[in-house]
Amino acid sequence: MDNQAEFYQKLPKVELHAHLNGSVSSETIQKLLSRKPHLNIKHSMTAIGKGQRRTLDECFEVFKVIHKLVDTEEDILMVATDVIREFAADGVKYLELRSTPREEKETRLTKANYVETVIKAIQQCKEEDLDIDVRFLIAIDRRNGTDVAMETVKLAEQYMLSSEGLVVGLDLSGDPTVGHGKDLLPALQRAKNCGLKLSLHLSEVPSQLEETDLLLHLPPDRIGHGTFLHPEVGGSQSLVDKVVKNNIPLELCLTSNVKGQTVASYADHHFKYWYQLGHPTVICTDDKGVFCTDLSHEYQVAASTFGLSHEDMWRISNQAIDCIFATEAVKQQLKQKWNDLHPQVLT
Ligand SMILES: CC(C)=CCNc1ncnc2c1ncn2[C@@H]1O[C@H](COP(=O)(O)O)[C@@H](O)[C@H]1O
Repeated sequence: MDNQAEFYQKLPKVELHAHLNGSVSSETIQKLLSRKPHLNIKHSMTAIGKGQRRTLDECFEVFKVIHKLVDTEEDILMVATDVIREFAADGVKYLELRSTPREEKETRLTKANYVETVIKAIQQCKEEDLDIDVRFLIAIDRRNGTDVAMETVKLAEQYMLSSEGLVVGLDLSGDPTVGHGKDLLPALQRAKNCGLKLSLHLSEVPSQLEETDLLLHLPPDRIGHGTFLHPEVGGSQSLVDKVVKNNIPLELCLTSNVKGQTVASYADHHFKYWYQLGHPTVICTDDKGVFCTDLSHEYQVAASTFGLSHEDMWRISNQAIDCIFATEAVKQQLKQKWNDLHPQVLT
């Protein structure tokens, strides 16, 4: 590991935008492949390697392949514990994992089992004494429409009340070119009213001004991507003003956006726009397995692309604590941890 890589690995970090099944490492995929040789899935179908790019459609196909490999409680437990351990090894001190509850008739997996298994993985990792605090956001896949969205909110509400603070919020994700946010508004409103925090993928693709405007009225607690919000890329000043006025943090995933070709290059990434505005942004991985990255690498790429110093990156990782969905007490504990680590990381 060179000096830069070592610094970013040691830097304490907060990961707020990580889709569970997109975060499965190559090692874990190998274990899944050997569990299910009959599926005839090639390792290369589960990730987008270095220097490779794909259309958005092709990226979403990769998730379908991974879902075939992860279809039992046993798989979910292994995947979730591996992902949490890997984030911990990468220097992530606080992680919000998100995942879409799935029902699999063949293996008799129910959505409730799915959620409970992710919760079990988080609890098991707690007993391992890893230096990471993990929370869970339950995801709505926009492809599945109004009724499933409402059902997912009810599930999230139930587990928010029974998981001792592990389920903290709701994510809206899935192929951004499918469905319309207006159909999901009642479910999202209900989630907000019952105390679930909302992280919504907004303006991940161009020409979603109307949907974004509508969903910004909720308002969400955080925005995933927000690639096409600002006027220079076809968004609008009024959208930017709403995001700024409500102080809604953006979760930014550089490699994901470059590999999925919604931004042309790292240098063109909208991190620059929002950072220069002084608006809260959080660097995240999105799908560390699919995009073959980790959070240390994303920090390093942001720093080298935009000429930011170690002190700047420390500030960015520290400010991410303000954007977490867990309680004020957890924020205070993390701030203390950053203070304690400061002398040994920024020497
Ligand atoms: C295509 C591309 C560049 C992807 C990155 N941006 C994304 N945008 C929207 N939804 C996503 C993205 N990455 C993962 N997801 C969602 O997360 C799911 C995988 O994780 P999980 O099964 O929810 O545990 C996908 O099926 C999809 O619903």
